[in-house]
Amino acid sequence: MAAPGSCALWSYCGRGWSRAMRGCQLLGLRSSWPGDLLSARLLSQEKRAAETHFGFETVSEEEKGGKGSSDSPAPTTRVAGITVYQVFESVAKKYDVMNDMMSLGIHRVWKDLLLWKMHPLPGTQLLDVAGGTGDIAFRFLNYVQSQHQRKQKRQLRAQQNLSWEEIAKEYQNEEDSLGGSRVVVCDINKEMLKVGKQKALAQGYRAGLAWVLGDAEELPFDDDKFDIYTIAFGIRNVTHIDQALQEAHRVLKPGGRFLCLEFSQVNNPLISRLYDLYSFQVIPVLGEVIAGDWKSYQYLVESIRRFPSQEEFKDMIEDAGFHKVTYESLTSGIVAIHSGFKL
Ligand SMILES: COc1cc(O)cc(C/C=C(\C)CC/C=C(\C)CC/C=C(\C)CC/C=C(\C)CC/C=C(\C)CC/C=C(\C)CC/C=C(\C)CC/C=C(\C)CC/C=C(\C)CCC=C(C)C)c1O
Ligand SMILES: C[S@@+](CC[C@H](N)C(=O)[O-])C[C@H]1O[C@@H](n2cnc3c(N)ncnc32)[C@H](O)[C@@H]1O
Repeated sequence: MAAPGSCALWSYCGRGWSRAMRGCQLLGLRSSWPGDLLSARLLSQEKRAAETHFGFETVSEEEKGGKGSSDSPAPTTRVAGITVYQVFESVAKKYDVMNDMMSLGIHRVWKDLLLWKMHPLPGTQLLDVAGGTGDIAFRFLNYVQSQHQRKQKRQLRAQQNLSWEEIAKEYQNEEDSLGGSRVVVCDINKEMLKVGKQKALAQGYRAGLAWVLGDAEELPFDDDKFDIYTIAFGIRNVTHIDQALQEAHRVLKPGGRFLCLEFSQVNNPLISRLYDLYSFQVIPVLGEVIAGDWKSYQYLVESIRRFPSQEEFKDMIEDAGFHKVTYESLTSGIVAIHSGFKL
């Protein structure tokens, strides 16, 4: 079912007009309701060894995770025609603006909620996997800094007789302002990290922050190293989710916490229909108009539909060895935050 409204919406975007028209032509090719399309494609897909999913497409594992090559174009028969690496390489520069546009800023609230749930204590060592452009890391630094400042103020009030020099010293050391907390952003894609580093520089984040190029399935860290492991909108893109979960378990200290923010299953039938319409008819058009990239946003919506439900993902986290696994659905289940502990 095509949505004529989606053509009208974008018609005012001068530069995006021809792209939007192309988008609308492509939309016109859709003859079925996205849900039917989804079930038809899912039914027709056979599970074969060493194959995985790229959006709705079954591809070899190398094709999904591999870096691919810009010089050697992928076969045109593929729906998206690009690997996960190429998706994020392509969207990196427009990633943040796209998220604000697609969600009308709601992704910021979800990320804030992740931090409130985490409620990091002073000295927390956080590993943010698939950390991309640093949204979780920056929120973490803000959070621990404001917690530490509040604690310092309380202490200073209790020690009324400190000299001005002593008070100034308390505020001077940048590392100290985090109370010993630290975050490592790990991502497989150097373009996403590059944008993240530029943002950090521009927004004045320096202390307590490190950027590491690495694969969630094979983390470049020792065992029992971190207090908290986060992954936001990242695990859906990983080829072997079970392997990534095992790695999360390995690098966490005993008592450490796993937190995952990811798209999930909508639990209200009306919202689900609207969300399907919005996802399939609007998001790829936004991708084309704003980022000049239809395929990556087609991949996004398809990968969302493929991701396990809240309960299924909870089971996977338990299978990786985590305990006390719980989840909270947000915005009618559009996303969920899963939590688990390494005991
Ligand atoms: C390549 O991979 C990626 C690339 C990335 O940039 C990001 C990621 C990872 C993703 C994130 C970090 C978050 C990105 C956020 C989203 C994908 C969006 C999540 C969606 C929402 C929060 C809104 C959900 C929408 C609904 C529940 C349905 C309400 C929708 C409607 C009323 C519109 C229904 C649509 C139609 C009838 C089709 C035709 C309509 C039009 C042409 C009008 C279009 C309307 C708009 C553009 C307004 C947008 C409206 C909203 C955002 C709704 C907000 C309201 C509520 C939440 C209730 C990544 O992996
Ligand atoms: C949708 S972005 C999420 C970025 C950030 N966490 C956020 O919430 O905005 C997904 C990220 O996952 C990364 N990614 C995909 N596969 C990965 C893997 N196997 N290991 C590490 N990062 C991966 C991508 O490079 C991309 O930066």
